[in-house]
Amino acid sequence: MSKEQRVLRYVQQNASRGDPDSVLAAVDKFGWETEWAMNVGDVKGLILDRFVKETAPQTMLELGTYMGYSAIRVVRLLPETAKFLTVEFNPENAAIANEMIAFAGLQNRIIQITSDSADVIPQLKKKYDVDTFDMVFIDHWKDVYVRDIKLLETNNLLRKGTVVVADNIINPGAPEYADYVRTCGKYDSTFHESNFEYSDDIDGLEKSVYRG
Ligand SMILES: Nc1ncnc2c1ncn2CCCCCNC(=O)c1cc(-c2ccc(F)cc2)cc(O)c1O
Ligand SMILES: [Mg+2]
Repeated sequence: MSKEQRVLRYVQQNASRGDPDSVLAAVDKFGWETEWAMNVGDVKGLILDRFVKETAPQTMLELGTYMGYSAIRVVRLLPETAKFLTVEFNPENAAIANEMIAFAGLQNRIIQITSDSADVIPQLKKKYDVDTFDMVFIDHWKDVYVRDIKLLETNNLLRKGTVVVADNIINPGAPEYADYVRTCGKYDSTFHESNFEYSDDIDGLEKSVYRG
């Protein structure tokens, strides 16, 4: 059984079906007490919650679903009318996420796409009926963050005020991305220091507002 399957089983045995907060609490408890996993987690998650509440996005994209933890974390704060798309490359993890999201009762609120983000981003307008995104959360392979934010720009998926949040700026690090958003002149970018998931190590989120 994979680590991700063990986390899903723990959630199914310890959380309440249809209760997103209990699912998040179970994943976090497992992450702190049993096995570390690369969810954004409860500490950085509180900062992400604040950004979501401040932005109140009607359309949002996530790159890197993993087990669905951040998708559940975000969508639990959004109205029923909001549109949330999440892209995962790894089919095994996408399947775990599908079950985790269903257990949380949010399967009708989250559109899961299993694909390489580079293939999906150019299709979002036509195939997924997207105009522009109000918010984006980037949490997939750290060395493709820059490629993908540039793809979002060139595919006209960002608008003046779009809030782009990126995980793991310190650990494992996304230095090329941080440099790009801070110096290219297209974003008002701020770094929010925090802790690495289920750890006392340092990490942080970058919040970059597109100038349009
Ligand atoms: N082109 C694409 N499109 C969509 N998904 C795609 C993709 N390409 C890949 N994926 C699927 C995501 C792969 C996982 C991404 N996340 C990470 O790699 C990640 C790693 C750590 C970590 C840090 C220190 C360590 F010692 C060990 C691990 C922490 C985190 O918070 C993380 O988010
Ligand atoms: Mg991450």
